[in-house]
Amino acid sequence: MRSAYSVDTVRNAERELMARLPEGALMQRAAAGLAAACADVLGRVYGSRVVLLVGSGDNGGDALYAGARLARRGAGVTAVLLAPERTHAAGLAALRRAGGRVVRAGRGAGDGRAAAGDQGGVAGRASGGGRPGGEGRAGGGGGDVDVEGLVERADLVVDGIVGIGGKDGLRPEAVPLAAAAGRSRGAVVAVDLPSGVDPGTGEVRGVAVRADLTVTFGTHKPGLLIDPAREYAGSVRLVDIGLELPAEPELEALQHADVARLLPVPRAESDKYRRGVVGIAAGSARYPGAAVLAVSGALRGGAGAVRYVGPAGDAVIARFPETLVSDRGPKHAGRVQAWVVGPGAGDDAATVGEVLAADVPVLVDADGLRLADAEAVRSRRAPTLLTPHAGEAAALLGVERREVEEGRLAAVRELAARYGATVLLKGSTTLVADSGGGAVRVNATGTSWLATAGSGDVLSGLAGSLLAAGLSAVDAGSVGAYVHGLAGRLAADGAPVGAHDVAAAIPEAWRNVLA
Ligand SMILES: NC(=O)C1=CN([C@@H]2O[C@H](COP(=O)(O)OP(=O)(O)OC[C@H]3O[C@@H](n4cnc5c(N)ncnc54)[C@H](OP(=O)(O)O)[C@@H]3O)[C@@H](O)[C@H]2O)[C@@H](O)CC1
Ligand SMILES: [K+]
Repeated sequence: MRSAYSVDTVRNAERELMARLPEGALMQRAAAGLAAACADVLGRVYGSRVVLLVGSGDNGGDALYAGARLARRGAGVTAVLLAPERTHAAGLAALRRAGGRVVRAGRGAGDGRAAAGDQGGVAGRASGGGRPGGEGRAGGGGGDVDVEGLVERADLVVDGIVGIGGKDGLRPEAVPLAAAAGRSRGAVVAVDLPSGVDPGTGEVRGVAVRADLTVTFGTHKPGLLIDPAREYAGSVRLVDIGLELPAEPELEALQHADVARLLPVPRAESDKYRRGVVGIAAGSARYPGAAVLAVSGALRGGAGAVRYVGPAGDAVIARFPETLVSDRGPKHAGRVQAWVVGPGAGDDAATVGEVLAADVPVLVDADGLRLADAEAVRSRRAPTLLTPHAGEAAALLGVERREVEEGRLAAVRELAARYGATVLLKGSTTLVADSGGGAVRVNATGTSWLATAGSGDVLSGLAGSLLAAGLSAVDAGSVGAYVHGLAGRLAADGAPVGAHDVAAAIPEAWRNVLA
C-alpha cells in the first residue's frame, strides 16, 4: 500500500524528529536523497549543467544542498534565486563553497532576465559566504544573465521554488521560470512537489512546474497522487528521512499485492451461490447497451452468477447466454448478494427505489444517482456504493463541475458524509471515500483511454460483482477501479479501445495482479 499524509501531519512528524536530531540533519538526509536521484537522472554528473530554481523556503534549501553535492562531483551548478534576501542562508553558503554560481531571477515578471549575482562563483571566489542576498552585491561584475536561456539549455533543472509551504498557485515572479523549465532540453526534477500544485488537494491553479521526476521526502503528499497535480509530478521517488507517521494516512493507493489479497478466489467447496450472485438492474429500451456492458463487467468480477433485471434482457442474453434474465422487478427476481442499479436506467425511478429498499449491498451508478432518493440512501443498513463521475458528483452536491474537478478530495469526502455512503468518484485518478471518514483510497492504474462511452458501466458491473462476492464497499470500489484501470491499459496498449474491449481484458488484468 502506498500512502500519503496531509501537510499538517508531515509538519508534526518533522518537528518531533528534528527535536531529536542535530540541527540541519533532516535537510541533509533530504538533500542526499535528492542529489542521488539527480545523479541517476544525469547519468554522468561531471561536466553536466545543472540549474537550481530556488525559492525562499526550505524547499529551496534542499535544492541548494543537493546542488552543492552535485557541484562537488564536477557538475556546473547555477542557482537562480527568486527571493535573494530570504534564501536559505546555510544552503547558499554550501553551494558557494562547492563552487556553485548564483544569479537572481529577474525582477520584472516575465522579462526572464537576471542580474548576474556572483560571476566568479563557479570558480569558488564568492565572497557572499552564505549571507542571504549577498550575491547581488558580492562578486561584482554586474551584467545581465539570460536566466530563461540558462534553464532551457540545462541538462538538469531542479525545482526548489516551493514545496509543502506552497499555496494559491505559483507567484507571478516564478511563472517565467516554470515555463522555461517546461521548454528545457534537460530533465526537470521537482523537490518534494512540483511547484505550483496544491500539496494537500492536488489542485493546480494557473501555471505549475511539470516535472519528469519528483523526489519527495518522508511520505507521499496527497497532491502527488491526485489529478491534476499527479500529472505534473512525473514519476515519484520517495526518500526515507526517518519520519514517524500515524497509522492512518489521509490517502492510500492499493498496489498489486494488496489487490491480490482482496480478490475473491473460489474454494473447492464453492458453488455459484456461495461465490455470490450479483443482480444488475440496468438498461432501458433506449439504452440496452448499458445493460450489456454492466453485465460484461459483472461476469468477470468474481461473483458466481449474474442476474439481470430490466427491459434489455434479449440484448443481454444474445451476448452473454450465461446470464439469469428476468423481466420482473428486482423484488421478484430471486436472491442476490448485491445489486447494481442505474446504468442506462433512463427515468425508471421505481426500480431504483426497489433496489435501495433491498437489505443487501447496493451500487448506484449513472441515472440511478439522479433518481435515487437521498433519504432512502441515508437510511439504508446494508452498504451503499455510489459511483459518480465529476459531473454527476457536481449535480449531487449542487456545485459546478469545475469545482469538483479542482477539489476532488474534498468533493468525494463531502458526498460520502452527506449520503452516509461509500463514494467512488470516477476520473483519471479515481477516489473512494467511506462515510465514516478514514483514509481515502486513490487508484493509480487509470488511463485516459478509459474515458470512453460505456467504460463506467463495465466498472459498475465489476465492482457490483465484487460486492456480491463479499468485499466491503470500500474494497469493492477500490479493487474494482484498480482492475478496471489495469484492464483499460492492457486493452488499449497505446491505441483507442471501446468499453467492451476493457471488459474483455479484465481476466488478463486479474491474472496480471495474481501473477
Ligand atoms: N517536512 C519535512 O519533513 C521536511 C521538509 N523539507 C523541505 O522543506 C520544505 C518545506 O519548507 P518550508 O516550510 O520552508 O516551505 P516551502 O515549501 O519551501 O515554501 C515556503 C516559502 O515559499 C513561499 N511561497 C509560498 N507559496 C508560494 C507560491 N505559490 N509560489 C512561490 N512561492 C511561494 C513562501 O514565501 P512567503 O509567503 O514567505 O513570501 C515561503 O517562504 C519541504 O517541501 C521540503 O522540501 C526537507 O528539507 C526536510 C524534511
Ligand atoms: K518544488
